Amino acid sequence: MDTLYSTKSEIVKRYNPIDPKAHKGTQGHALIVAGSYGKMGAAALSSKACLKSGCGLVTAFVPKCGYEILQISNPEVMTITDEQEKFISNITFDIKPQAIAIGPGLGQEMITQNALHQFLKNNTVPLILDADALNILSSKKEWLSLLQSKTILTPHPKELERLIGKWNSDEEKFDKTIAFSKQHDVIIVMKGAPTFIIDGAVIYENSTGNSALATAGSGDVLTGIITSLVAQAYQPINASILGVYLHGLTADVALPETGHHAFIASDIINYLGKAFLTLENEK
Ligand SMILES: NC(=O)C1=CN([C@@H]2O[C@H](COP(=O)(O)OP(=O)(O)OC[C@H]3O[C@@H](n4cnc5c(N)ncnc54)[C@H](O)[C@@H]3O)[C@@H](O)[C@H]2O)[C@@H](O)CC1
Ligand SMILES: Nc1ncnc2c1ncn2[C@@H]1O[C@H](COP(=O)(O)OP(=O)(O)O)[C@@H](O)[C@H]1O
Ligand SMILES: [Mg+2]
Repeated sequence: MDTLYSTKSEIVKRYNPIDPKAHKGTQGHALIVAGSYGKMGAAALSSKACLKSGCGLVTAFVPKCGYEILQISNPEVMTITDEQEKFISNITFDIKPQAIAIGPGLGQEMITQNALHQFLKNNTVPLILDADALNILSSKKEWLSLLQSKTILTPHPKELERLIGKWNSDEEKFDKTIAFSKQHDVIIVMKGAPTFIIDGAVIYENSTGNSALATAGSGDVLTGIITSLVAQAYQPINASILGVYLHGLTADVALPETGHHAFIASDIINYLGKAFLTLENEK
């Protein structure tokens, strides 16, 4: 098994500075389908991280109860609401996003499961699936055949286990994840310490991050970052590698100022600027 390590010089090669003539219409439009009653923070964090990673326009698709929460917490993010109050029941919209994320805080109501199924049957936009979207697919494995090539899946270890089954060793975990990635032609961001990005037989090991990231919402923020990069026309593999690197780098940069304990998911977003700057300074 060959593992490629994501050194800074490797990352800089994959990073594209923003064109001086860019405008919000050329920086991509991302759609974040997320949130349910009590988990609207996941939608707010994910969509804010998406915007703070360079995406020109971000729309959050949330249940009705999320409307004011999103509009007040993230005034730069546009909001579309589902017809249901507490959870998502029908993922339809009249915008044309270049990337769509589904899952943070979504919940697994039956009607939400059906909404995901209908969406997957019709979708052609590059997709990032996290959290409850992965949990739903774990219980409906036949829907995995609906995923487009190079869809990005971002499971934490428990979500990965639900998708691929239990493993008895690290080697078996990698073997099963590689087999899953090949079978469904998807990219797996295998979150952990460290995170590995798996694209068929190719494994990339991330080199940034620390245990300050062991905090609620940390993965929701990562989903927003990767979605932002896909919307900005990064190839899914480059968006995954670069997104995971920047996410980890925020915690490394913040550590001398926040320490491990006080660092929360909003701080990942707060330190994104400094993380991006370390790449910009190398270009
Ligand atoms: N503020 C919010 O609205 C938040 C919403 N969230 C959402 O809440 C829902 C539930 O997500 P959860 O991930 O909490 O629930 P899950 O049941 O999917 O995962 C929790 C389980 O996974 C295990 N686990 C997680 N990371 C692990 C690791 N690195 N190694 C080993 N075991 C690990 C935990 O010990 C626990 O047993 C998701 O939709 C998620 O997006 C969370 O992101 C937390 C913040
Ligand atoms: N000890 C650690 N070292 C490095 N990264 C970590 C550590 N703990 C958690 N992370 C990172 O934090 C994120 C957690 O994601 P996840 O469990 O989905 O969080 P949530 O669902 O609460 O948003 C992942 O990107 C993971 O790699
Ligand atoms: Mg998560």
